Amino acid sequence: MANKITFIGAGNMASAIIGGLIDSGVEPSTITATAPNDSELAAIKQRLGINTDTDNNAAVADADVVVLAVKPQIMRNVCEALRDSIQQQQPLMISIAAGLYADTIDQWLGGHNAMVRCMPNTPSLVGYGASGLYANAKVSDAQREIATQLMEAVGIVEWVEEEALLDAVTAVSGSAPAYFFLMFEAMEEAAVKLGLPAATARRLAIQTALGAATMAQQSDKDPATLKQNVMSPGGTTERAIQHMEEAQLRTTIADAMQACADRAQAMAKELSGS
Ligand SMILES: NC(=O)C1=CN([C@@H]2O[C@H](COP(=O)(O)OP(=O)(O)OC[C@H]3O[C@@H](n4cnc5c(N)ncnc54)[C@H](O)[C@@H]3O)[C@@H](O)[C@H]2O)C=CC1
Ligand SMILES: O=C(O)[C@@H]1CCC=N1
Repeated sequence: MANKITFIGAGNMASAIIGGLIDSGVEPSTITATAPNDSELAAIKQRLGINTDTDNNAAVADADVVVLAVKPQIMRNVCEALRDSIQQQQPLMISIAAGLYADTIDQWLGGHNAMVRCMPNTPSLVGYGASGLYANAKVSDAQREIATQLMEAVGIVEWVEEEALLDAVTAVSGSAPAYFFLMFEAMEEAAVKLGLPAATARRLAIQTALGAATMAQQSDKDPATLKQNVMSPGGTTERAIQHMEEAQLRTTIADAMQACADRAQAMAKELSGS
């Protein structure tokens, strides 16, 4: 791992990654996080024992890795104010911002930076994240390894070799926790109509999703086979799945993911001003 990592932004995603790094054995004194607000920083300092700073430039002065973890809408101002310090220090830059091209951020930082762009997701908060990573040509193999270790502290990592594929990653994992939460909402509502108390229905639905995900992860069988194994001929599951197929659930999912990827692409264009 790098000698010194600075997080610009100390919100949900930054604190999840920092917590994961510390759990995986990284020394808290090698990590710094910044935010404009002293009370937000005092809380994270007390909880995680890291260094904090309200001055972004001071915080990157001796960093090997800088993680950009502010909202996309303020990224331009934050980066332009950091330009001179980053040009002098030349750290590995990792952006976790949704919808911002690596090139756009690189230009805001003065150009020629080693840039990794990452699309994480919120289950990183509980150590079950799934992140897609893309590196520009300036990133060395050793720096790729550092980025991998950083994001593996909160989940799994998949590299893509074309930046445009991060739009697909956004559709399949970045935004996807919300798809499953929608499924829980719908199953709970339906179970209540079938007579179950809401709390009972929620517990059963969530545990079933956890069980299905764990089976799919641990099994050498593909999801289609695991599905078939639940479907006794002429039985109850077959009837439910038949209904979902007739209602074109696969098409709905495909269309939703296409809309998600299209929006990711449009956001990147809007935010880069192109
Ligand atoms: N929440 C999600 O599902 C996902 C979020 N992301 C990305 O992660 C990034 C961070 O998101 P969250 O942690 O959810 O946001 P958040 O609002 O929890 O955290 C933002 C942090 O930035 C700090 N900040 C604001 N202005 C600053 C400045 N000038 N200098 C330094 N720090 C400043 C805030 O004080 C706060 O600590 C965003 O770019 C978002 O697109 C990416 C994938 C998924
Ligand atoms: O909805 C969004 O725009 C962000 C990107 C991935 C998850 N949340």
